Amino acid sequence: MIRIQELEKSFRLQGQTLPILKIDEWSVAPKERVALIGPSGSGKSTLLHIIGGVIPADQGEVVIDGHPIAAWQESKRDAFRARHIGYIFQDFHLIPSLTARQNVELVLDGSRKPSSRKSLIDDWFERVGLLDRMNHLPSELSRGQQQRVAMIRALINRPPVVLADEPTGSLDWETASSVMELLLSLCAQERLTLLTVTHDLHLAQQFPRIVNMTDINLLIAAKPQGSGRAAV
Ligand SMILES: Nc1ncnc2c1ncn2[C@@H]1O[C@H](COP(=O)(O)OP(=O)(O)OP(=O)(O)O)[C@@H](O)[C@H]1O
Repeated sequence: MIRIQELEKSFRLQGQTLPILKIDEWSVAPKERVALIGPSGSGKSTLLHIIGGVIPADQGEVVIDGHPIAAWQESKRDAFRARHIGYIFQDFHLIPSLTARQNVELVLDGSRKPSSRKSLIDDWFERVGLLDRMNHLPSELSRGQQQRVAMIRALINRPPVVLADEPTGSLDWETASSVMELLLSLCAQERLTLLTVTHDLHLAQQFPRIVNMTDINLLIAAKPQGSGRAAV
């Protein structure tokens, strides 16, 4: 469960304070799959980064499965993220010199027996349709295939919360649609909470719940129409 209360976030830029987020109350239920949409600059990525503990909030509560991460120091947030959160990025963040399989092996718990590591990895590559490509380097895979590998890496340890920031943003529409469908079905099968930022309303419609930043970020909701920010 993700629960946010009285959250505020500003950035300092060239000596000025830019208020970005003001959210009174918002939550995502356990195992819920939510698409986060909204105008460019409305704070979608910033919100995801705060929930993931990448950056701190200025004020308010961010509670993930009972853990009040907003109040924590960076090192404690980092340790929590490593255990509790799977992150998927638009540009995959695979290590180019390692094969697809090695990229996944990096995140696996070293205490597993070699035979159980092998069967777990084989099983996940089969689930995403890449069993025959696991010994290839990222540069030898298509962008959609690279994102499938990144998805395995984010999900294989079954983190309770998965955060995806424009995971299909660099893919063509057909590939994006199938990658998003796969992400949704894997999170449903593994019973993981999924929060995905997307610009694409058609892709968002694959999700059981769509949340628009204009409905939760009071700084955006307060802006009049045509204030210069692009619509979704
Ligand atoms: N580190 C930072 N320093 C200063 N300003 C920042 C920083 N990070 C984000 N911002 C500003 O915060 C606002 C919200 O950015 P954010 O990336 O969260 O929006 P977004 O809704 O994800 O936008 P997009 O859909 O275009 O990716 C923008 O005006 C951005 O310029």
